[in-house]
Amino acid sequence: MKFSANLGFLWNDLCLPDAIRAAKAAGFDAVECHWPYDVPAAEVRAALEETGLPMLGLNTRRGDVGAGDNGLSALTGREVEARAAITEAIAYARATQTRAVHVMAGYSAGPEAHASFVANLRFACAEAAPHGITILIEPLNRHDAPGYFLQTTEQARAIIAEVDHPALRLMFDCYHVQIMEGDLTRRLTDLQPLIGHIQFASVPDRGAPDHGEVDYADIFATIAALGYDLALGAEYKPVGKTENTLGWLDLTRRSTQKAP
Ligand SMILES: O=C(O)C(=O)[C@@H](O)CO
Ligand SMILES: [Mg+2]
Repeated sequence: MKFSANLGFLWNDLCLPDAIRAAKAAGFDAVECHWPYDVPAAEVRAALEETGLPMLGLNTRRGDVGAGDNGLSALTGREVEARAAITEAIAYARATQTRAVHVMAGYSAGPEAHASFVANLRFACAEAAPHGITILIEPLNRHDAPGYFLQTTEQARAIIAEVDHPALRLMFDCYHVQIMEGDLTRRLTDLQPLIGHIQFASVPDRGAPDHGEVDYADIFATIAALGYDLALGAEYKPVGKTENTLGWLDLTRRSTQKAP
């Protein structure tokens, strides 16, 4: 199995280029981030080239976080800002050869919000596709993001069908899906054709995947059996130093090494 370090949470005490180097030293196969915009893209690209790690994803800006924004693309009336955030994210992704952009929906509900999200996703796909960049949408759970527009994989499935563009895929974050819908094994199997990226963390405390209500040894085996071979995103909140939370990585690597 291959793993991607989510540098929004792992090594987030380091600047992004140093976090990329730390992920390489710890044995990750890839990295991903949340909002890298304060760091010049050239510095990130240099660290990626130095380490040989690909950057798998980044998020669109959330808007005015101080005022409570958590994404803009399902906010009717904020289309200009939403599209500027999408254009900015795609430009940053191109400059760093990042493979996917997660378009954040924001706090909203109802048919107008749905229509705005679909229209903004069509815009995002049209902008991203010529550069080979995937657009991701991610359901978030109601405890961490109460009132977030996109809450379930079923809602995401319907939106992906409506947008009907090959660049649009599902970000299946096992942590959020377990909280909102459960049935992880069946959902991973059923949704696999739509999945562009998988993330994971323990439930309910969003820690390392070595405790909690989800048996990740089993989930990783299910994902491998499906033939899914892209790197899985470790998007958990380390308690203490990130290096001291990586026992799960060694264990997984040892248990999946082929016999000589
Ligand atoms: O919270 C998550 O899960 C994410 O993947 C973030 O990038 C979006 O809030
Ligand atoms: Mg996630």
